Formats: sequence, structure tokens, C-alpha cells
Amino acid sequence: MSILEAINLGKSYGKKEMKVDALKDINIEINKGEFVAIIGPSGSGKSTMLHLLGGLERPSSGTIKINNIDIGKLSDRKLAEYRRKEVGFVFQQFNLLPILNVKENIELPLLLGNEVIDENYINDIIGILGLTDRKNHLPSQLSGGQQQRVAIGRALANRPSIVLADEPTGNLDSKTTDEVMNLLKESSKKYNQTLILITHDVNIARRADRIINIVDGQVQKNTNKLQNL
Ligand SMILES: Nc1ncnc2c1ncn2[C@@H]1O[C@H](COP(=O)(O)OP(=O)(O)OP(=O)(O)O)[C@@H](O)[C@H]1O
Repeated sequence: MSILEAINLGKSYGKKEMKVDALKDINIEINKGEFVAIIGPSGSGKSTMLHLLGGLERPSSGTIKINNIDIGKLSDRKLAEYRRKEVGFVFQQFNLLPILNVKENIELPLLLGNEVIDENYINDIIGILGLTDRKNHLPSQLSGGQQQRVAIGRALANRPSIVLADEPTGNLDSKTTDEVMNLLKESSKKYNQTLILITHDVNIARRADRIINIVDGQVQKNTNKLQNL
């Protein structure tokens, strides 16, 4: 079942001679529970695509449908609500608040959204992420991998149906990358979440159900397999 559809999607920045067509005529469909890796050269439009899918930016042309709702047509308030309820973001920088402990950082989106905190669910996430004995630690007392696990926990706190990750392991060594990827996959499976992840790492892309290769703002055809990478 399709959860997300992009139809003739385009995004341009700037005007006249400064105009950059970051994405051109993108058509993709992604299923519920699917793990999709987005790959492509630097500047090809990967982050732009993730920002559009997550409602952080609006398309210049075309349509994005999430659960059959055209998110481009939502008011700013409804779009913010879509982000808060449906999407979890993980970035390369962990963006944790240094004065909050692990549990508080994970609960932060719920507090900001004035939502009820389900202690059992939060503890469940903390358990899956292997952070139970670090619950009361501050970010500065954690390793890079542990900090990224907290950032993943924060992305999962609102029970999102879609998790969008932009180079989530870009700052981690290979062993920690493996751990973090296992956790992301495990949690997306457990909660039936769609995981869309940008990576430059072929080994990570290989673990996805599907690979979308973006070159010069367009999806390359016939690159579902990685032979030619
Ligand atoms: N806010 C912006 N204003 C103007 N141009 C932008 C903006 N954001 C992105 N671009 C341009 O759009 C194109 C696509 O950028 P994007 O960040 O999506 O690429 P990317 O594939 O994620 O690159 P990287 O792998 O280096 O992170 C680039 O040419 C970039 O310079």
C-alpha cells in the first residue's frame, strides 16, 4: 500500500540567472513499511527531496501525497501539524539540547506539541535503542553513537508513520554506523514505519528494500540494483 506519492515534483531556488532547478519532474511511489535509500552525487537534490517529503519546504511544481492528502495544499498550520504527527527527522548533526538528559531530549517534541507522554512507549524506545542505563545522562556524557541513538529516539517519540533520515551515520565510525542502522531498521519494522534515508555509503544503501538514485535533480531509471555503483 502506497503511503507516499510524488507526482511531477519540482523545486527551484532563486530567480533569473540565479535560478537553480534542484529537482525536476520527480515521480515516485513509496509503500508503507518500505525502507528506501536515496543516493546520488553531491548537490543532486537529495536533501531537497527529503525536505519536500517532510513538509519542511514546499514544492515549486507538482504534488506530494501522503496517505492520499496533498500536503502542498495544506495551510502552514496544517503542514506543521503534519510534520509533528506523521514525520520523524534524523539529521547528521544530532541537534540535542545539552541541558536536557536523554529521556528529556527524547520527550521534547511531545512537550513542545503539548502532547501526552506515554511513559511505556518512551521506555520501550529507550530500551530498543539500548539507552536504559543512560536515561538520566546529559548528551555531553555520551558517545557519538549514543547521541545519534537519542536523536533517533526523539524522531520516534511522536510515533511517526514516516522516518526521514539525512546522512544519519555521517558522523559515526563504521562499527557505530552498523549499530545505528540496525536500530533504525529494527524500530521501523517494529512500528511499521516507512524509512527514507539519504546516504553516500553503498553498504548502507544495500540494506534498503529499494534504492532511488538522484542525478542532477532527476531520478535515474533502472538503478534499483547496485551493480553499477
Ligand atoms: N536554500 C537554497 N537556496 C538556493 N539553492 C539551494 C538551496 N538549497 C539547495 N540548493 C541547491 O539545490 C541543489 C540541490 O541541493 P541539495 O542540498 O538537495 O543536494 P544534495 O544532493 O543533498 O547534496 P549533498 O550530498 O552535498 O548534501 C544544489 O545545487 C544546491 O546548491
